Amino acid sequence: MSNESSTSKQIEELKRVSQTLAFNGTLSQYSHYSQHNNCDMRFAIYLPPHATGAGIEGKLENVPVIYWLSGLSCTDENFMQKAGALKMAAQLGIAIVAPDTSPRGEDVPDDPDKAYDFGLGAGFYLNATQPPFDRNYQMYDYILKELIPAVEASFAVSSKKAISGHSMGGHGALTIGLRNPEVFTSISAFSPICNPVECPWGIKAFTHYLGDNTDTWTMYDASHLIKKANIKTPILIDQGADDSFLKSELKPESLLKAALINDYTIQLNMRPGYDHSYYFISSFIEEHIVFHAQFLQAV
Ligand SMILES: N[C@@H](CCC(=O)N[C@@H](CS)C(=O)NCC(=O)O)C(=O)O
Repeated sequence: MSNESSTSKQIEELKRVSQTLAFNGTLSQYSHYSQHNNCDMRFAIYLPPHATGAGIEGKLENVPVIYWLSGLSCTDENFMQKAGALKMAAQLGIAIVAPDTSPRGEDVPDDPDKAYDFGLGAGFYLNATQPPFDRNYQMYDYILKELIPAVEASFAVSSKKAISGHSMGGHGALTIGLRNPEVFTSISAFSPICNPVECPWGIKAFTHYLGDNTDTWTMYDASHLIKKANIKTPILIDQGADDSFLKSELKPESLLKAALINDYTIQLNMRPGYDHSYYFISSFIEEHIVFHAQFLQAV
């Protein structure tokens, strides 16, 4: 599989929207014009002390990055505010970048009923092919060809990176990670949508973004991609056993079954009593950061 992260379009200027100190590192929001999504996009970035000049001998140092993809109805803010990830990121010297979950703006088409599971806040990390969504909903290319190059060109971070996410963002992390094994050292997810071509959220989104030809859907379905993966990037998944979306939407058993066919070992932790919320994510996020650190910091 090819490295799809090369950028073909110019990196637009980043404008800082906010900045605050957390655990001696900086949490900031930036906006920039996205040529792929044809609108302004916002992302959040946490730079640990090592990357902000307070590190060893006060020098700027390159630090690896975890890209976090959020779920339905989220923005760039939910993860940074609720996951409790920043302390461990500061300790281990890892940056975290959280993009928005869709294009935004008055001209960006939305779900006609403004439902939370499609349109604004629900970009599904794919490249839409169907009008009117194809003009703006190019989240797959946005992440790989615009966000990552912009981050690497603008901040004191290294090119080592991992990808993680929640629910729709777990689907994004798995599909982008599996399709780009040369780009990401490791993949992790909380409560991911594992087989979107077989669940109501995925069928609704893929029909409108990708059209009726379901053959085109499988390149955005982790349970299909994992069967064909030649390089077996390490994968960690946490799933709440009391998650109300587990049976109808998430289907981790489909991913496990498909992985088995390809001899691909993934670590799936079923967590009794936990639901779909950020309380669940915050209970285990440090384990995910430590998991990624072992690959990001390997020499
Ligand atoms: N109850 C949610 C359903 C969507 C949902 O559960 N979203 C998850 C991701 S799939 C989330 O992270 N919501 C934002 C939050 O909890 O901060 C809503 O109607 O907005």
